[in-house]
Amino acid sequence: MERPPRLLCSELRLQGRVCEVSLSGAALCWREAGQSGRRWGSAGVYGPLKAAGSHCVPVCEIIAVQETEEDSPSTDVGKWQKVPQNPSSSNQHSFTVSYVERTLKHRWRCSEVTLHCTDRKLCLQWVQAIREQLALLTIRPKRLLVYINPYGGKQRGKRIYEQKVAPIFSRASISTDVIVTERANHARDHLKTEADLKKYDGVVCVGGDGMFSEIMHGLISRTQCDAGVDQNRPDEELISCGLRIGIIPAGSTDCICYATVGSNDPVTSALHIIVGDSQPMDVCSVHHHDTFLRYSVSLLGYGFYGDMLTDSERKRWMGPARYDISGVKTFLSHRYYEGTISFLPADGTVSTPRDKIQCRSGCNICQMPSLVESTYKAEDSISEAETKDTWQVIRGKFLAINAACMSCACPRSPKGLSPSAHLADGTADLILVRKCSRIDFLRHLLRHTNKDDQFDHPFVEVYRVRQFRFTPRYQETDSELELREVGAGSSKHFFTQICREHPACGCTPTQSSWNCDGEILPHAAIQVR
Ligand SMILES: Nc1ncnc2c1ncn2[C@@H]1O[C@H](COP(=O)(O)OP(=O)(O)OP(=O)(O)O)[C@@H](O)[C@H]1O
Ligand SMILES: CCCCCCCCCCCCC/C=C/[C@@H](O)[C@H](CO)NC(=O)CCCCC
Ligand SMILES: [Ca+2]
Repeated sequence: MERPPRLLCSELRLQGRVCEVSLSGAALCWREAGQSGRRWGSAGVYGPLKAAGSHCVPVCEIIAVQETEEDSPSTDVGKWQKVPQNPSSSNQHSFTVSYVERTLKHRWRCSEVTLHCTDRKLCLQWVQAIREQLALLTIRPKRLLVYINPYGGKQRGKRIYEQKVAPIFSRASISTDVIVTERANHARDHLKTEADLKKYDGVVCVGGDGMFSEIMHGLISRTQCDAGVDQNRPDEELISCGLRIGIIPAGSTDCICYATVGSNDPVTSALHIIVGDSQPMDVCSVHHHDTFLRYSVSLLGYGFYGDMLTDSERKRWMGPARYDISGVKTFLSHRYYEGTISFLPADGTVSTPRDKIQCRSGCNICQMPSLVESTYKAEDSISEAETKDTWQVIRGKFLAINAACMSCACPRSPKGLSPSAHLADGTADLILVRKCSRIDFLRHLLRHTNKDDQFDHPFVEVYRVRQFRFTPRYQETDSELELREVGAGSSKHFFTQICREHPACGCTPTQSSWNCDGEILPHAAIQVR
């Protein structure tokens, strides 16, 4: 690869040693003078390169550069200082570069290097040259609208933002308007109707998955409203939102942050926001007949996760521990639910839920342009007979029905509900856990926390789908019930009829609720695409 031309090259001092420092359009590099270390880094190098006293930081990972103020006698550019003869006094003219340092477990930190110049003119030349390169990075946000949920997770959202995030945003010269929410749905409503979105390059969510969901709903609804798109129509093609959402994790599960960034660390998230990273995400719409219910990006869970959430909402005061208590309680109740799932499978030649290919930034599968288009084609313009895409129907008794648009990796389950799910491939993984013994279900759950395959059980099925529908048993149509009861005597059909009309009579299990990204849906019968 051709090396980018050097824009500036000088001998500067770093911690008392003379270093050769160079800046190109791709990277800032420094190495001890006279060292025959590796060559200067080239474009496309990720993270600072360190070899035998040589360091390279890609320009796209420089956070900021500042003339170091401590010993500077004057900040007035027009007032020239005498060039010191003694190298030790050259400390007076230095500049500090803050940059991204990658550490373990996908965490990023803000590191600094201070380089000392022989005179102020040179120092200012360096500061200006680096700033000029940073100004070329137009994907970086300059103005952000920040929403803080002060009650998410352990109620630390405000502190996390003020102590860990605001100082780095300010170092990166990002201006912010900060709103601390005063009630649930405050952020959603503000985005939907009030916020002047033209003023901002992005929205920042300080909170958990529920807070992200609020902000996503606000932005999607605002975009559809402005474009005259009716969200109640399940087959409506939605308009993409122009603004990105950055997530500063301060919730209980934080799976949307963890699955997109690789960690639930506020500083890492802040640095990703500053460098202008972006990651597209699948969003599925959930309807009940012709009524729009919600969008989902992480988990849509019926049965186990629905019941657990319903129970945990009453224990919100406990913070994240509520999920452990309600999880155990729901596990012990061992309730199962009957119903019918119909789904449109995704193209199995592209990827499958058990192929062990993990979605990472720049994922090849998510970048295939045909994926989302073919979703529309298959359902809208090509008849089922012309494609191999036909709806499949499964009826049964389930402990859990989960649909994951993304892996749902989180600190509780670092590989997630569906480890090979893709972030932006237009599909979700539908996981059906059929009625089984408690011990088998426990084995399945425990596999979410270790390396074993949670799908490798005879009572678990997983399908990659583009759409699905669910009907709980007591709402099934007569034809669905007749299909189910082929071979059953007429007396059974008679009792089924009674139980459908009186679902709480005790001889059939009642229905569960859907957990939609941590919110309870008001209907059990849903259509998802
Ligand atoms: N000021 C507020 N007062 C009360 N509730 C709020 C406020 N602001 C936001 N909320 C609501 O709080 C709920 C939970 O928030 P959040 O997602 O941040 O935390 P969490 O539920 O603890 O974490 P997770 O969703 O990751 O499990 C959201 O549904 C959101 O709508
Ligand atoms: C006996 C040991 C059992 C261990 C089982 C661990 C299984 C963990 C699977 C993790 C799945 C996370 C799915 C994410 C769901 C979020 O949209 C939602 C909102 O934040 N969180 C929950 O519903 C809360 C989900 C809480 C999961 C515990
Ligand atoms: Ca997906």
